[in-house]
Amino acid sequence: MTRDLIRVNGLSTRFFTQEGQVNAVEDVSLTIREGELYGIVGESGSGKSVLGLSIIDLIGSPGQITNGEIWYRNAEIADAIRSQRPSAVDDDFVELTSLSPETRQSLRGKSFSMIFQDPMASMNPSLTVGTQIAEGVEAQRRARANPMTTTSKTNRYGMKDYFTSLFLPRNDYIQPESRERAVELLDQVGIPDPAERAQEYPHQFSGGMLQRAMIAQALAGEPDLLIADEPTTSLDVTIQAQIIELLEELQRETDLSIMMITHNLGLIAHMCDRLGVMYAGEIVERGTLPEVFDETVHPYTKGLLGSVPNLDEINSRLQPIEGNVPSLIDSEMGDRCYFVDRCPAAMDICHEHPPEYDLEGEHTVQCYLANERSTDDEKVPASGGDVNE
Ligand SMILES: Nc1ncnc2c1ncn2[C@@H]1O[C@H](COP(=O)(O)OP(=O)(O)OP(=O)(O)O)[C@@H](O)[C@H]1O
Ligand code: NI
Repeated sequence: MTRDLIRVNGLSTRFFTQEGQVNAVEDVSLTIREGELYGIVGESGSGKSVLGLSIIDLIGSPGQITNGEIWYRNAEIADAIRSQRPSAVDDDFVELTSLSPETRQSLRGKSFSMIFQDPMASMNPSLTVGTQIAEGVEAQRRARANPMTTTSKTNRYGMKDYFTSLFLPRNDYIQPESRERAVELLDQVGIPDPAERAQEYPHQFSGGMLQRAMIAQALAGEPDLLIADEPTTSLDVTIQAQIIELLEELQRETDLSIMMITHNLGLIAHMCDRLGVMYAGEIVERGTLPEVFDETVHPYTKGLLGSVPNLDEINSRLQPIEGNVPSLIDSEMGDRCYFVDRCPAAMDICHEHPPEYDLEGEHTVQCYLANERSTDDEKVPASGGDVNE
């Protein structure tokens, strides 16, 4: 039985802007298991990236996590803080939002890392690819060798190296072992002639190769969770398929969990175990792939599925559903189902905000149709037509 790695409970992230408070992520709950590929799908502006950034603690001003908990399984940290902060520990889990900013930051790269659509943006153009990856390796090995922590795992990283590194700027001190590891990582992500390519600069790489290098960089700290935010959108179809294959391979061969953020339902169908559908900052439907795709309840999910011509095509993109994504500005949102204006099955009650209903298995949905379904066990109202047909 696979265990939970991440448990998000009632998470809200807001941006406090001149136009008002933007509810980018609203009361979101989900779990990601060890070694799982979890999909997050939804239209543009639904809060997918903000959810990922909240987990990895990259929300900057004017944004803030305002509510909720993010529990992360890490026995080592749990043991280290159990006595000082008992409320932030539950068994092997620690609650991330109540950790100090320093501790939170130290988990980036080591516990969680994130890859983005544009690999160029996350690479430094003036350093060789090998050096950048080696820096990540070095930083993690050094952190683990820190004599102030009890978690010294790396015996190859000696105390002399550790103290030397403290007095030198980081680029000046990269152990040869860290450079070797960088080459291994480049090899692992399928870059030919990795030792030579390590000496090259990012602009010497093609888009697909740079995406691979970015994945190698994300893996440098041996994270538990990789958040992949539209990682293939900027690549052409063949290269996309190769990158997806690489991510699947990494997930199979290591116990890495991957949270895959995408517009692409074909990709979700192809690779994910479970998924959450986001709309206007909320997860409106989630569950296993068959639950969400075959037993769909939410008209928004149906709309998304209906908008994809061919789910077998990895490259099939969402066609727009009629109508617009609502404003996420708090004062304009009101207390209703946010999909009501676009919903072909809208009922009077939908002018009140629906609760989350638990259906069979792991399936949950935020829509009154779920209630309908469970009480009279009949089909959903046919009026207004099913967007899926
Ligand atoms: N720094 C910021 N300041 C203010 N609002 C922000 C900021 N970052 C994101 N938002 C808002 O949060 C909401 C969710 O944005 P997010 O980027 O998470 O959407 P998304 O689902 O990832 O969309 P896309 O598919 O286009 O990447 C949007 O309304 C966006 O305008
Ligand atoms: Ni995004």
